Amino acid sequence: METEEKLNYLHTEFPVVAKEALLELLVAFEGSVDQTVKVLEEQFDRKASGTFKTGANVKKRSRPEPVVPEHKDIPGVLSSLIEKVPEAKKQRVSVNQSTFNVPKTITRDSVILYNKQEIESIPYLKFYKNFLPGTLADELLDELLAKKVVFRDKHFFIAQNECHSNHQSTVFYEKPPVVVYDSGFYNNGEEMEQPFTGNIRTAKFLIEDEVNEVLATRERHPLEIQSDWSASLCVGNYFHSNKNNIDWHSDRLTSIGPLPIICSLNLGATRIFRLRKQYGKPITYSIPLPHNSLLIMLPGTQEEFKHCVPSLTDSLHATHPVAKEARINLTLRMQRLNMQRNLPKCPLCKSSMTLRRMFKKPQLRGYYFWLCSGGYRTGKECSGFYFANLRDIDKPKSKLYTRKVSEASRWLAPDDDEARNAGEFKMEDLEDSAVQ
Ligand SMILES: O=C(O)CCC(=O)C(=O)O
Ligand SMILES: [Fe+2]
Repeated sequence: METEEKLNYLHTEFPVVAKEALLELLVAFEGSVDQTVKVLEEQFDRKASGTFKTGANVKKRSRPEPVVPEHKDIPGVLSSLIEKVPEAKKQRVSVNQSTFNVPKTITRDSVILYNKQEIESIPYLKFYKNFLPGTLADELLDELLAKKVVFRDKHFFIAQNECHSNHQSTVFYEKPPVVVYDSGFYNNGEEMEQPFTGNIRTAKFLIEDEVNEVLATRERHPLEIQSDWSASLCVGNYFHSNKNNIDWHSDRLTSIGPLPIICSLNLGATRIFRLRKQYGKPITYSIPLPHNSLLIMLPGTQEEFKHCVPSLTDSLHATHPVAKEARINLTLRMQRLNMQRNLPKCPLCKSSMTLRRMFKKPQLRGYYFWLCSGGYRTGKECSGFYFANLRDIDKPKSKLYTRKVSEASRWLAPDDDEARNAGEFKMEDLEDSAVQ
C-alpha cells in the first residue's frame, strides 16, 4: 500500500485523529499499519467519530472521567499515544542562539510538541494535561457554550483597513473593572465585559496556586510583577469550528506590563496552538491543546514569540464529545493597575499608546517602547513614539516614557548573545526599525 492509501485507511478507521498525527505515527512505525492501529486502538474507538475511549470508566455522557489534578503529565489521549512510539528520536534544534532540546521535527522548520516533557523543552512554557478536576472543566465548558452570545467579534484597523476577528471574544473580570482591558480594545465601545462566574473563579484559584508555586522556583526580573500572581481578568475566545482561527500575534503588554504571565486554559475540541520566535530562524512549534489542558506562558514568551491558532485542516486534532468542533480558550492575565494609571498619551495626536518591545535589530532588541495606537483603533495612522522607562511601573505616580534610549527599559532573553554582542545602539538604527 502507498502511504496515501495507508493514511486514508487509518483516517477512515480513526476519523477523530488528524491526518498529520496519523502520518507521524505511521512514520514512527516505519509504515506498519498494524502497529499503528494497535497503538491507536488503545486510545480511540474505531470509526467512532468524536468519541474518545475512556477505558473502564465509560460514562453515560461520553465525558472523559473526572481527574483530580496532580499537576503531573497524566497519560491522556494524544500525548500518551505518541509516547508509545518506540524511539522518540530526539534531536537538538538550534533556534538562533537558543538551543532547546526539542523532539523530532516534522519538516526542518516545524516541530510538534505532544507531551509535558516536549512542551517544557521550551523554557518559557509549563504544560498540564487534565489540570482542573474533570467535573469542573466539564461544567465550565457547558457554562461557556451556553454563553455563546456574550462572545463577539473584535474590530480594529490594519493599514487603514477595517478588520474583524475570525473568532469571538469576551473579557471576564473579578468585579467591575478598575481599568477596562486594553483601554476598551476588546469591547469595541460596547459593554462586553462579564463578571467572573463561580466556576471561572475556582479555576482561577487553582491556576494561581500553580503559577505561584512555579514562581517560587524562579528568579524574577525587576520588570516582572514582584507580588504573588493573581489574575484580575480572563479573556475568553470562542472558536465555533475549525474555520475559526486567531492570527499570528504576541499578546499586548499595555495593560499587563512587560514580562507577563499568561495562563491558557483549553476547553472543548483539541486545536493546534503554534509558537514561533519573533526573530532568527523561523521554526514553528505546534502544540495540540486538549480539553482541560493548561499552558502557562512564562515571562518572556510574549517578548520572544508570536503565537496563533491556525484554521488549517490539520489544526483540529480531535473533536470533543459534547462541544464537537467548538473550542473555548480562557487566558488569565494580571493587570498592572498602577501602570495603567500612568499610560502616556501620543505626543502627536494625544491618542492612547501601546507598549511593545523591539526585536528585529540585535542592537535594539529588547528595548520597550510606546507607539501610538490611534491607527489601530480609528484607521488614522500616526507615528507617535516614545521609549518606555518602566523602572517605576508599579508606583502610583510615575512617568513611564522617555525620549532618551539611555533611560529606556530593556530585557534580553538569557540566551540572546547575538543582541548582547551587537554593540552600541545608534540613532540610525532606530529610524528604520522602531515600527515593527
Ligand atoms: O486560543 C488560544 O489558544 C490563544 C488565544 C490567544 O492567543 C489570545 O487570546 O491572545
Ligand atoms: Fe494571544
